[in-house]
Amino acid sequence: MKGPIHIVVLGKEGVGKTALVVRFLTKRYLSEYAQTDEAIYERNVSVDERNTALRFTDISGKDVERRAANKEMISKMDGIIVVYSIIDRHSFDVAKNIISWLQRERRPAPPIPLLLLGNKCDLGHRRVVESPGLDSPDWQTDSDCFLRFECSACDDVDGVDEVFTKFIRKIQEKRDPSSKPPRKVNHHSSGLGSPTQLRAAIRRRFSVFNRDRTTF
Ligand SMILES: Nc1nc2c(ncn2[C@@H]2O[C@H](COP(=O)(O)OP(=O)(O)OP(=O)(O)O)[C@@H](O)[C@H]2O)c(=O)[nH]1
Repeated sequence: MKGPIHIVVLGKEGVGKTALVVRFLTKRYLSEYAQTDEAIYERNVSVDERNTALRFTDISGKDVERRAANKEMISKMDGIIVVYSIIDRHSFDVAKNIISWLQRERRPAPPIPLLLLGNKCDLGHRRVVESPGLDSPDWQTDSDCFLRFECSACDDVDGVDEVFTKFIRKIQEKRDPSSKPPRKVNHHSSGLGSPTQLRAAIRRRFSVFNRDRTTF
């Protein structure tokens, strides 16, 4: 039996990486998190009635390009989520740099599923990064392993769930090509990453006192 699905979440500081992971795992949105270099969240979810253990490594956006270039860490992952904010052009450039580095460094290893995720769609009136679908040819990625979506951790619980679900399906397909097309993801508690452990991990990060952050 294969171990948990390992997913790393990368992206510039403040784009909403933690908010997205917490939203997916708990359905909740917390507006401020204590900043840590790295946080790990584990939980079992049911994907098409199959129990699936997930492990998210949430890397701080501080100095993210250097951290993302950690070959050893990246090589252990089953999937990579690169987040940017649709209202922060520089965060999109950082995301592109990370993806270029991944493509360069992983060759000739087989590609692993990669999700480019634009966050903060609730702030559409301040959008500076175009929507997916207007992709430029610089996305020379393995299209079978590459997904690109937008969502809002803040006000779109279903959208976040749908995007993460699609990505988990893609990873499952790659890990087990014979797996049937999944239909849904339901959260439930048990084993790895019980709700208590998860709550403790989130509580450690949930702090309005540890930093003063404004929304980009
Ligand atoms: N408007 C809006 N704000 C968001 C959204 N997601 C996150 N935020 C806000 O953006 C700020 C940063 O969110 P985090 O989840 O801490 O961002 P991060 O990418 O994990 O940041 P680092 O850990 O510093 O790299 C917080 O103030 C969040 O409330 C969103 O979808 N919409």
